[in-house]
Amino acid sequence: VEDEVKSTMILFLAQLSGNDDSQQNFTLNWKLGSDPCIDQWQGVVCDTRNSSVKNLLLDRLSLSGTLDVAMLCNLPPLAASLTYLSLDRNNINGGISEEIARCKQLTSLHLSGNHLSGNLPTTLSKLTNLERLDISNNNFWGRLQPDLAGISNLKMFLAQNNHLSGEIPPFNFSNFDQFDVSFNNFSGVIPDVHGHFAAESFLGNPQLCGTPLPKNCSGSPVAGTSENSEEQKESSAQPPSHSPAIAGDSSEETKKSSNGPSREQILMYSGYAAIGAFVILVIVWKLCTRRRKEKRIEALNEKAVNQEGSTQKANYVSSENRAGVSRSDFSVTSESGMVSQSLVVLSRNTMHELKLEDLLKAPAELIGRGKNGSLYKVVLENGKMVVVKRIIDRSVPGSDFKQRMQILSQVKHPYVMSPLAFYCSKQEKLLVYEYQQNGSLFKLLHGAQKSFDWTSRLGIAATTAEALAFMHQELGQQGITHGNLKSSNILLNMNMEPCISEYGVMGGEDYQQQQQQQQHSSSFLSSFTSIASSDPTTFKEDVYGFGVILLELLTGKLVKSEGMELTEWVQSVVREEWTGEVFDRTLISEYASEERMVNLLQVAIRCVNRSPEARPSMNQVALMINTIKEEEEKSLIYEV
Ligand SMILES: Nc1ncnc2c1ncn2[C@@H]1O[C@H](COP(=O)(O)OP(=O)(O)OP(=O)(O)O)[C@@H](O)[C@H]1O
Repeated sequence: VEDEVKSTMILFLAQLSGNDDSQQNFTLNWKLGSDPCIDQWQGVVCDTRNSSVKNLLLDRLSLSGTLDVAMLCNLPPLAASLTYLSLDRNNINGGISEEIARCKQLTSLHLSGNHLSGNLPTTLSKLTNLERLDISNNNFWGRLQPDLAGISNLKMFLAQNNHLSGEIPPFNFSNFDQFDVSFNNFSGVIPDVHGHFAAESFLGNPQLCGTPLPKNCSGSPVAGTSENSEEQKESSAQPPSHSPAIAGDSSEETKKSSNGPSREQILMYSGYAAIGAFVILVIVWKLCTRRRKEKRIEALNEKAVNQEGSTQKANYVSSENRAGVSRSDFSVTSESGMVSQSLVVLSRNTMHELKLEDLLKAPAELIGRGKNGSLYKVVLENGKMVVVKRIIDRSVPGSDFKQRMQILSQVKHPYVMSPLAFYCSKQEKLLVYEYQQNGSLFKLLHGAQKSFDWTSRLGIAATTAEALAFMHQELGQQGITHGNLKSSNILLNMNMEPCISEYGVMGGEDYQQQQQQQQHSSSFLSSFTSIASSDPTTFKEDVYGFGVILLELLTGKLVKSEGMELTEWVQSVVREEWTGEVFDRTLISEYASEERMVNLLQVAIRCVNRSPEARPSMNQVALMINTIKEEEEKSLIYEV
């Protein structure tokens, strides 16, 4: 990569990080003496020949300087190669300058969750390759240029939570898979969304009307439509009312259109506040009653244990076999009749009134014995099949385990399996999950059946990465990692889509580190959350686990075979420059794109870097894999 590209990138990062001294910019490994591609600068993805920079992925790095896209886009070699710029979730200031149009190859621009402001540049519509634009959760104001709708490749536009105004351009919504302009100041009639998007995408714009919002546009003219669009043009080129730039403006018209909330807004917000207060009251009431109930049970248990002298252990393996039906052999400490109350059902929809006795009575079949416990397939009385995981791992204490399960039951992702119920006593932890009849990714890769093509492998990698990135993002504060990520914990649902199982069940190394650090800290909760959120290596154990899964997908080989670790084998083959030898023969024989396989291999190798700090975040991994997948999809379209 040319020196001028390197120095421009270093200056760009220095500006972004708010550090004037480019020599000390931030902690990334960007140095003039090294090469962004060959030396794998963090957050940089290059083309397969390692000669030009394609993606800059600098999400969630607490960058608090200024965005200067002109710096990147005014440099011809960078402008000609850059396709993906992602700066989500930092604290970056400034705006998007007109020069963005020179970065002609940009397909994705992600700027969500910063403090960016100003009008969007009028030249944005010149980015004809743009497919994904995310400017949500910033302070942008002004109108959207109607010719934005002319970007024919655009399939995602996210602009929620800004101060944008004027009419929504007539986008071709049939092309879109994501669209959200909620909570802005848009006005007028919503263009035809062809049934692709619901009201949520448009909420919080009091002057907007028409389908899919419940407010129709007939009757009194909607303020801000064509009649006063000129006024609006004037006002929308200005910052929103709370900005100091407009605070001193004496124009009545401007005040009318942008100062203070309207009556409808006040009504809407008070409605939200009332609903919010009600929900909080219900939650507090539920928590109080639950706590009281738990205390009662604990007291009863203690009493019973004291009366009996000791807790009676009931092991159902040795108990009688009723009419030849095998009984569940997970052992449970009988707590004097208190067992049924101790099974915490997390998914009321699926499990209704499941009791521990029901599980124990039901026929069960041992389907696996891993290093952390055994797994049973159980058929409930109503015919529903579940699996019960009996955990022997003692690293997570009971109280912490219960807290984790409650937190995890709140975080929902379609490709992460939530436990349906759990049981936790001093001696025992049980988890109930839905049974997935299509087995695991491990079985698919290493089992007898060997028809698993490249597109499906890439799809599984992309979906799993996105799901994991979502979990890491949602559980960032609590620092709950998966802790045991491997291909046997990636299950396949009815549609052969991957579902991550056993998230957060085992402590993992990250958890143990946190525990050790907590012992040196005074306040349990404060240390728990601050360690998780400030430690850049939290979650990097999962990234490693995911990297190994990628290697399994690419090579079709076991994680360990003939005494050799897969990661070491791959690295040694790549070092010898025999990269082609790494890939699964079946992929080669189906003529899968070697370029994209090499790209995925590069991602995998970065994930399994020995140093946790050097591994990318799951968010970055998901972005990189999505780019590869998008390229694969494009090539398939061309083939057709
Ligand atoms: N919900 C499920 N539905 C169907 N099969 C499952 C389910 N959960 C796990 N399995 C499969 O059952 C087998 C045993 O799983 P188990 O979790 O006991 O072992 P493991 O994942 O190999 O090891 P570990 O104890 O470290 O998790 C694995 O092949 C796994 O893919």
